[in-house]
Order: sequence, then structure tokens, then C-alpha cells
Amino acid sequence: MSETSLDKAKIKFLLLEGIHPNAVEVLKQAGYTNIESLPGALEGEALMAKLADVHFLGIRSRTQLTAEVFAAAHKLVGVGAFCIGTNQIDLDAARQQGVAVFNAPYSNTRSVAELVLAEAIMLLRGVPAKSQAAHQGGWLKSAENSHEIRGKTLGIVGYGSIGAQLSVLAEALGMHVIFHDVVTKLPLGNAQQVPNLQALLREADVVTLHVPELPSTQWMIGAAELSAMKPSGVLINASRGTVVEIEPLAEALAAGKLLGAAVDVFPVEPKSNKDQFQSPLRGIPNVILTPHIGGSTLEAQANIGLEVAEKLVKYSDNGTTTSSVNLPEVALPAHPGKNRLLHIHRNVPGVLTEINRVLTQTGVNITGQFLQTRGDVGYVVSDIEGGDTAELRHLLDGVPGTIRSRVLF
Ligand SMILES: NC(=O)C1=CN([C@@H]2O[C@H](COP(=O)(O)OP(=O)(O)OC[C@H]3O[C@@H](n4cnc5c(N)ncnc54)[C@H](O)[C@@H]3O)[C@@H](O)[C@H]2O)C=CC1
Ligand SMILES: O=C(O)C(=O)COP(=O)(O)O
Repeated sequence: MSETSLDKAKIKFLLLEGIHPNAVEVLKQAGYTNIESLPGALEGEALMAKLADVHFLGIRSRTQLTAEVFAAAHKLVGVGAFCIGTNQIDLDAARQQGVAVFNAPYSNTRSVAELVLAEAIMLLRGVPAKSQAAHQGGWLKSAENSHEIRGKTLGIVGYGSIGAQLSVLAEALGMHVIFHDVVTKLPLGNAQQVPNLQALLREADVVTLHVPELPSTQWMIGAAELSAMKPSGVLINASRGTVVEIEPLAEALAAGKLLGAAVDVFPVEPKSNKDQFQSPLRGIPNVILTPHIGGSTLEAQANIGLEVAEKLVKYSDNGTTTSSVNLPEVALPAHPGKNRLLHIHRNVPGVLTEINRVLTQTGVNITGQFLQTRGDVGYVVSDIEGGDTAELRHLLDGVPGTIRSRVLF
């Protein structure tokens, strides 16, 4: 598949799931005008039909980009996940098709950490049940089962960006922090890494989950893990709905084997705000249920809108893939007066030689060249002068292993 850079007005951006208007601003400032922004997600046939003429797609956590969707999206060049998680995207299928995927790895980190900390305080004070009672005319003034978080142990599962940020905030409030991670991590402040999940569950008063959705994190908290927790402990999940088994959690809470829980993400989430939310956790006292809003603050969304749109613009304008989550990362200088050839290919021996043979054959002068590989895919960028770009494109399509190429003028 090969393309020359289109007139910017012809490059179509589709933004789904109510992405912040900052994204549209960034795209417009960069000269892109063909932008459609929709408030909701799309799925299945409707998504595939809509993608037929789309070059760049923006989504959040709800839109599922499967191999089938990628196969139908013939013009798709790049995807922006305007969030942290990319589990909703078949990254391998995207890579095999030469579609670059970007995300915003840090822009909503703080929002999640703040929510979790607030929930820890609310749960240890039994606020959900007391507030609900007051709304109904009740008055549950009591110190029973109510505790300060000062001096309590926060157990963080997954000490990445969110876990580490939370660790710092929690220590500032006087909590003792322990964490479990599959990687050895630099503990911030006085936090301590514990040898395994079981040790964390045994010791923590508040267990909070900040792992990505992976095969290894699927249902990592089930009946056995819940029963390893202190009966006075609380569980917070603002990671992904597949990390905690909901039925055993509901049973443990209802049976008083846990003091409380705050859950922001669910195995099945409503597709839109108009759909009904179903969960066995509904109605259980001292449970905070939130509609996947860990990262949904205006501050986070505004920053994410800027960050991801800028990444898409850089990739569209000059081929830069810095911080792509699925393609080789190449940070490229501007290319004034030169044509730039972007070539994504299978990482097999001889592709660079063959590209250069084609370039030489078409009489171009190579003024700069960059090669980066990532797993089974390679990315070669050649800045060139002279030559017939139409012929070049044709010959490049014949290079064994070519996935896609673009020429930028
Ligand atoms: N509720 C919400 O609205 C939001 C949810 N999230 C979720 O939070 C997740 C975490 O975000 P970040 O901290 O930015 O990710 P990150 O990638 O910086 O950190 C994840 C950490 O989990 C660790 N990890 C991976 N597998 C593990 C396992 N089996 N056991 C223990 N640790 C494991 C990793 O080594 C890493 O340190 C995201 O992947 C996303 O799914 C992120 C933002 C908003
Ligand atoms: O950033 C993430 O991974 C999130 O879960 C936030 O998702 P959202 O953009 O709110 O659909």
C-alpha cells in the first residue's frame, strides 16, 4: 500500500467519544480542516463503514479496534487513543497494517490518583452508606468502623505512573505505602516493594489496583485474593474491569468480609450514558460505584486533547513516531525542500538494501536516512531530492516485505 501526501484538506480525521475540543484546535492550527467529531463511540459495521474514508482516528477507552476493523480501514494511517490504556486496540493488527498508534501516557495520571485517594478516605469513614442514609432522611452518626487514613497501609498493585503518583500523595497524608509490581521499581519516598501480591493483600488496609489490562492481570483479584485481605480492608479498582472478579467481590462485601470497595471500571460497561448500568455491586452498602471517570476531569481531558492531537499532526506532517505504542519510534527533523519517503516493512534482512537500490535506480539523491525496527516491523525514512515520485512509489510497492509507504512533500 503506498500513498503520497494528500492536500491537507483531503486528510480526514474522525474523533469519537467526545474528545476535548482542544484536539480539533490543534488539528486546525496545523492546517487540517476535514475533521468530524462525534460524542459517542461506534462499533461493528457502523464503525467499519465510517472508517472507509478516514486517515486518522481518535478514540478513548470505549471504541474497540479489532483486527477486523483494521482490515476494513484501508485508508487508516494513524490512531490516537486519547487516554492511557490501549487494550481496546489490537496493536498487533495495527502494526501489521502499518497503522501508527499513539496515546497520552501521563495526562490523566493525576486525576486517577486524586480520585483513588479521596475514595480511600470516604471508604474508611463509611461515607457512601452514611451519605445515602442522609439522602433518605436517616442519621448514622457513629465512629464505628471509621478510621483516619493517617498511619494506615496503602497497598498499590502496579507501581507505574498512576501507582507512583498515588504513592507520593498518600505519604503526604501520612499513609504507609507498600506496592507490588512484576518489575523491580524505584520506591518513591518511604514506599516499599513487597515480594508478591499475597504479601500486599495480607498487609494493606487499602488495596488499589493500577495494572494495565493484560492476560497476566485478567481476574488477578478473585475469591482467594479477597479472602487474603483484612476484613477491615477496602479494595479500589480504577484500572480495568477485567482485573477483578465482580461476583466474588459482591459476595465478600455482602458477607462483611471486606469493609468496602470503590469500583470505576467493570467487566461490561454501558456503551453510552443512555444505557442501563448492571452490576451485582449495585445496592451494597459502603461501595462507591463510578462510571469509568478516573481520568475524566476537564484538566486531564484538555491536556490529552492537545497531547494526542499533536502526536497525530507530527506523524501526518513529517513521519515522527515518537512515543508510538506499536511502531518503531523515530524523531525526525523538518524536511524543507526535500521529499520524505516513509516506508514501513516486515523486519527481514535486505529491505534497506532493496529500498536504496530502488532509490538509486530512480536517480534520487538521499540527503538523510533513518532506520528503526520494533519486533517484526521496520521503519525507514529517507529524505530525497530529485527522481520521479510516481515511479518511486510503484517500485517501492515491489520491495519484498513492504507493508505501506508514504511520500511527504
Ligand atoms: N479509570 C480510568 O479512567 C483510568 C484507568 N487507567 C488504567 O490504569 C492503568 C495503569 O495506568 P498507568 O499507571 O499509567 O500504567 P503504567 O504502565 O505506567 O503502570 C502499570 C504498572 O503495572 C505493572 N504491572 C503489569 N502487570 C502487572 C502484574 N501482573 N502485577 C503487578 N504489576 C503489574 C507494570 O510493571 C507497571 O509498573 C492503565 O493501563 C489503564 O488501564 C488509566 C487512566 C484512567
Ligand atoms: O486513560 C485510560 O486508560 C482510561 O481508562 C480513561 O478512559 P476514558 O478516556 O475516560 O474513556
